[in-house]
Amino acid sequence: MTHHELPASMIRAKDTVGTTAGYMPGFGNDFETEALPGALPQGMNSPQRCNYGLYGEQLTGTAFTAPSHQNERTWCYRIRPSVKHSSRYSKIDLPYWKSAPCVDPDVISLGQYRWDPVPHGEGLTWLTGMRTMTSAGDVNTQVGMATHIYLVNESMVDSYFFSADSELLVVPQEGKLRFCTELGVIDIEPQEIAILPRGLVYRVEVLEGPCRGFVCENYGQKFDLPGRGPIGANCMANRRDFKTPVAAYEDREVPSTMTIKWAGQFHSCKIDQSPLDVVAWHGNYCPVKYDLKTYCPVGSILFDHPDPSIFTVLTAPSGVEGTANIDFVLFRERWMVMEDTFRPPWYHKNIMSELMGNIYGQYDAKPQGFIPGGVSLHNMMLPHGPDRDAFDKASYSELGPEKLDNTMSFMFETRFPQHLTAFAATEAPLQDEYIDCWSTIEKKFDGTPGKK
Ligand SMILES: O=C(O)Cc1cc(O)ccc1O
Ligand SMILES: [Fe+2]
Repeated sequence: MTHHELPASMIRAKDTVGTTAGYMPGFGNDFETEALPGALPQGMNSPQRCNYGLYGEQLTGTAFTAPSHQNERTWCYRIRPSVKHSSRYSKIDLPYWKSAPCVDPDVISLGQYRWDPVPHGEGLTWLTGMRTMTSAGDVNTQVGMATHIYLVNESMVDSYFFSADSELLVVPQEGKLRFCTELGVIDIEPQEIAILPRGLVYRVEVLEGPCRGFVCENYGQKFDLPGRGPIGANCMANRRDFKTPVAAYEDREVPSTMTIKWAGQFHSCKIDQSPLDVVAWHGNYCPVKYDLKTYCPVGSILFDHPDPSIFTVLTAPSGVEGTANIDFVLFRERWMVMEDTFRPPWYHKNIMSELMGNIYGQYDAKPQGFIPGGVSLHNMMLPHGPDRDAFDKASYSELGPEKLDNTMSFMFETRFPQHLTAFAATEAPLQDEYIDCWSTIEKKFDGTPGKK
């Protein structure tokens, strides 16, 4: 199958005006889409009998009574209601996919850590290839998050999944994936991201493998676009660059498995048909993809290095204003023009904890050692900053306008301390010597004035 063809069973809405390649533009829009003409009821949600013999079903992403500007829900018109599965749920084990609280007494999380890319494996799917690196907060109280690396080289076949615990922010680094979801099909590749909402059923197929990437599993309030404040109505991530798929459905009766992540545990049940049978839907609770190359960075244009919050793509609020459960922050290509300024990140200690991943190229604070596919963790209040080489180069170079090219890294930043899993501490390729990158930093102070 070439990656432009849909699975034979999947019937997708015809592209209509305003859609490109099966996607509708916008973030948080109220969309409507139908794969068969007239499948979507107009002017009401629950007709006595739906067209085509479809069943109406609502999926809520916020409490019924959430404030109306935050309320999210989608109405699905499907071949069968989701509740039609053919067995009870039974517990299964996915030992590498962990949930908070996951605090292993033998693992030390206090520290500065860095990993090389986790190597690809054999026969790994979206479910068996998920490797939790860190977790924070508590999945049961819907606070915090987990970070994962996925290693996927096999498609899910007659197998479906949803997470009741979380929405998943997916950041590919290698390979191309297809998410066949109840609400339509999303293809993503490196330099794109996708958000899969809590409760949405999908199957993950490999379009071009092997695939590796990063996942932020958000237990809390949903990701949203940050307020831009005085920046105004444009730049950073723009709403129109987010894409939601048009309706697509399968009418396929084959013995299949549904796996559910629920309160940190995994269960599966049998289902006699594809659950991706939503023929039409309308609403604002839906999956979305975004091309990171459309992120318009705004920065300092005279002097000084602003806080990295200037590069926030998405923010998941915690309830405390301005203090995110998670910020997703992007360090991409940009011009550096600041005069008389130490341009890379300053040395710092941060109350938030910072997990970073490299999508491609070189990160300015760490020209060596932090390689594409690699991860670093600078946990709550633990000091970090440029390595010795980056410091020297930035302190003594001739400053003029300079294009920071060949660079795309990101940060999952949370208000909570992140706890390493046993996998991160003992199985993943941890760089034991990481903190040595700062050990040769010199004392320059000798009591005499002047720049040294
Ligand atoms: O630690 C890091 O490299 C991430 C980061 C980047 C930056 O420009 C400012 C602060 C910060 O934590
Ligand atoms: Fe930092």
